[in-house]
Amino acid sequence: MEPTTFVLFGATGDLAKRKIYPALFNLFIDKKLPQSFSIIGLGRREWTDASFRTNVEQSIRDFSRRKGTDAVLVNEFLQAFRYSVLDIDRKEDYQKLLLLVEQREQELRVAPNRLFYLSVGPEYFEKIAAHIQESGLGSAQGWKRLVIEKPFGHDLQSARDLNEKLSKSFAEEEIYRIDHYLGKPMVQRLEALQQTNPVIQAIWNNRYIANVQITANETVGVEERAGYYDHVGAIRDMFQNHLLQMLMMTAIQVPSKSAADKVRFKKKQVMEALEPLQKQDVASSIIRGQYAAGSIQGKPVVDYLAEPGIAPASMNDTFVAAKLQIDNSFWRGVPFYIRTGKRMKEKSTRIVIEFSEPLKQSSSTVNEQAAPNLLVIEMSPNEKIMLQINTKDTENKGEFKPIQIDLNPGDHDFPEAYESLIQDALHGDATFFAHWDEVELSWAWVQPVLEAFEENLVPLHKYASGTYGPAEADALLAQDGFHWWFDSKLEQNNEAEEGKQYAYHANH
Ligand SMILES: NC(=O)C1=CN([C@@H]2O[C@H](COP(=O)(O)OP(=O)(O)OC[C@H]3O[C@@H](n4cnc5c(N)ncnc54)[C@H](OP(=O)(O)O)[C@@H]3O)[C@@H](O)[C@H]2O)C=CC1
Ligand SMILES: O=C1O[C@H](COP(=O)(O)O)[C@@H](O)[C@H](O)[C@H]1O
Repeated sequence: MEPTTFVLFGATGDLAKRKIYPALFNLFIDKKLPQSFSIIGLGRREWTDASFRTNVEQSIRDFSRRKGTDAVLVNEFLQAFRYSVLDIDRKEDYQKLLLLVEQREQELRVAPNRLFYLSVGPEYFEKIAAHIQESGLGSAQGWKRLVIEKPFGHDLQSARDLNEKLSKSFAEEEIYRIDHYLGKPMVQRLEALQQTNPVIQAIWNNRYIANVQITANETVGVEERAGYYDHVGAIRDMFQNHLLQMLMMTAIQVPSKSAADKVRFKKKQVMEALEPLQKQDVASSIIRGQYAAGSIQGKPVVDYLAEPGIAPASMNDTFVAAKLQIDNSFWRGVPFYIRTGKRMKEKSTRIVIEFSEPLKQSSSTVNEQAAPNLLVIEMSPNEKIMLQINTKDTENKGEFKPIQIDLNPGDHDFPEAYESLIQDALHGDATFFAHWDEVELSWAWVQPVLEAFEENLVPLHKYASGTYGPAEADALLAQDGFHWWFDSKLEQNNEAEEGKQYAYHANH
């Protein structure tokens, strides 16, 4: 890997502490960092190199999955760290930074390859990019890359404005937009699953698949982020980015050699084929919810409107469920159901592919008894890929029973999403970063939904905390003859489903 100077804006912040330093450390332990690697942390706080290193060390101790590592190795890792006070608005601070970067490159005798990671609020992206350009930091002889964190805009227009401004300083191929769901090991395996298995490739279409369900449920509420979340809601916080990215990754027909540009081109094609919604019709495909008081794992929790910092009459969405259709030859007629919510019964992030009914057999009871085949890509609470198939129940002669096969047994030490993503950015591999085309098309699809919410054309359903959201989200599937898989309430409510659910959980 080429020598790199990693310039981190927002080095004193929460994301750096909880995700970036632990990820860098894990990469260091796995020998996945460049041999010559230098990190320059920036913030307004008057830290020194020494206090910066102390903070980084603490973050490793608190958040790395390699906490117990030998102190000598930790110390070796920390030697790469330097700190410089920088106020985003002060031109002269960028000159000081340039000198430090050049000094480090000379000390290490390395080419000026510079990765600028903006772990700061999005309101600063444009300013920092322009300063990098003007100060000369971005015009050395090596490569330059810009890594940015969501949100990439607040709606279609603001996203376009932001992109236009960034593109004055960085070319599209130099911009790495992090969507941490793309770094999740199981999302990455989804690509490999298709790419390397002709049997999966062959059935990855509307001939064999009845519907696709994408769930990202959380038990947490708004927490300390009221100022941000009450203006954003589930639709912007999760749906526009993470969930549409999962939809794209599921619906692409993965090219046999998945070069970044090919994968991203296929994702763009999926977004272009996504049937658009008209503002007036949003209510028939989208369910909007907001959590009420309830209990999570036995503990009482308050109504969203009673959360500190939330406007008393807020109409913000904390839950969204949607039915989407992709109008292309592979997916025409296959509904994609997507949902995400806060204060749900359990943390569960998964993609379920439900295959069509088995072919008609001579005895009709076969079809009645057999559960659908399912492919489950589970990201949380466990990371696994499962295939549900039917077999004979040896205890109840003549009956069928669904069994679940773990497709990656014994493989449980997965890298964190940020590890994979930072490693890819260092390599210059943009496959698992969001291209501007995808971001723009996602905002374009979501825009009528934002407007329909704004104009209250979509009812806001209250749901008790600790449930699976409003009943209307179940009805969205029920009207098509489906239900959400693996919601544990089915165990209580539907005897016919009970065996399937227990069978699944028993194998977990
Ligand atoms: N935290 C998380 O889990 C996630 C965060 N994100 C995104 O990552 C970004 C950073 O978030 P987070 O770390 O939580 O935010 P924090 O508020 O914890 O940190 C903000 C950072 O920005 C720096 N900063 C703010 N203003 C200035 C300025 N004028 N000049 C120089 N530095 C400045 C702060 O440094 P100092 O105070 O020293 O000036 C601090 O290091 C945001 O875009 C957020 O949306 C995305 C996903 C998850
Ligand atoms: O980006 C975000 O994601 C988290 C959920 O991420 P996960 O990896 O734990 O599933 C969400 O809590 C947060 O609101 C959102 O900004």
